[in-house]
Amino acid sequence: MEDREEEDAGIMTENIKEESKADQSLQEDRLEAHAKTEENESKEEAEQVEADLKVQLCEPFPGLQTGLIRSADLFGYVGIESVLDQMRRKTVKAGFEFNIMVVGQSGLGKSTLVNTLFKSKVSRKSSTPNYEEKISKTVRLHAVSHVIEEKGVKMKLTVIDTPGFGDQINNQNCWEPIVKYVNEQYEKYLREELNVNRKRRIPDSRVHCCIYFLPASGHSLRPIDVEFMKRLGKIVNIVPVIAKADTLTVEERQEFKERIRQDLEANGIHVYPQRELDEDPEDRILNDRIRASIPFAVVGTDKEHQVNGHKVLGRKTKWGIIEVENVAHCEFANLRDLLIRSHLQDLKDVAHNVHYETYRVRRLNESNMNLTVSGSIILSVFLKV
Ligand SMILES: Nc1nc2c(ncn2[C@@H]2O[C@H](COP(=O)(O)OP(=O)(O)OP(=O)(O)O)[C@@H](O)[C@H]2O)c(=O)[nH]1
Repeated sequence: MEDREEEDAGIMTENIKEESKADQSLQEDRLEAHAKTEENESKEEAEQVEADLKVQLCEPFPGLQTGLIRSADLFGYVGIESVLDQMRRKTVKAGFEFNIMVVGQSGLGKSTLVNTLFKSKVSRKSSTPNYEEKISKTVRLHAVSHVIEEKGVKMKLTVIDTPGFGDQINNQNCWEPIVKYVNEQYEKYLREELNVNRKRRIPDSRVHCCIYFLPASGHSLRPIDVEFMKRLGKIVNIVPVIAKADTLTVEERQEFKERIRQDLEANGIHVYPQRELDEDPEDRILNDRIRASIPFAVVGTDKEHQVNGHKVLGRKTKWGIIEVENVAHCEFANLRDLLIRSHLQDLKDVAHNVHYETYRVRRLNESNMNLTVSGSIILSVFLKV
């Protein structure tokens, strides 16, 4: 009996051993399968990342999503990057145009600021013209061009002044001549583009940027500011600035800026750089920083003073010298960096690819419609005959 029990127990242990062996091999199979799946998944992931990268890198060439050959894969130096030198040489030879419009009430320091920006007398100095001119009843626009050269690079700068804007008791529709001017420049460009014998280089008088001067009132946006920027923001790049910021304390300035940003948001006003036009995350980070400090609180001057043995552009007050280019004193340098050093080409690109393009599409649609209408009139006359 005992022998029988021992025998049974032996069989059971063998069975258990067999079972656990089977379990173990099943487990091993499972682990192997799992490892294979993971390997496949990470391979797929890596392939996906590679593909994404290729798409990103090929983005300037829409439709081309594969076939990226990196310089490390080339058999030797080809010289593709020298195209940058070629572009540079061409730009230097041809020069470029930049058209800037200044809008704001009389005496806000528009001419002084533009002269400070380009370190030369590019905008007319208000020299208290004759009485008639000073109290002009309408907004009259006039453009003055200069060629500025720096290190061999020539820029044809046109400053468009808008005397009379906001100077009347009744400022109703005072933005209309400005809207008309902006559209006229688009129309001129469009006509040149549509010419059969068009010029090799179409003269560009389109407004690339409009600096809008807000008086340093310390309150919030006035109805005229809202109405102007709402309308113009749709057809041109607007950069608002707080004029004569030296007349505000640091706290007043900060609060005023904050209130203006809220007003811009509340009224759906799109100023430059427009959030919806950021091209990539890097662009977004840079532009977010700019948007967070808009409108720039600026100070302009045409005078130089000695500070610690150095000549600096500044405004002398009873309490000391306000250094225009010192970021601790005002945001003139931020404005200059945006307009000239970091975003000049982008301002031109947005003016061309977004604002002018919108105008062009609208005008071509209108003329297509007119053609269809006149075509159907001619056809109906023809059919009657
Ligand atoms: N406190 C202060 N005064 C300034 C500033 N910028 C210019 N001014 C002075 O303000 C006055 C008017 O400056 P302008 O540059 O002629 O102003 P504007 O807006 O072009 O004026 P209009 O030609 O009448 O349209 C001048 O006496 C300048 O010296 C500034 O940032 N702060």
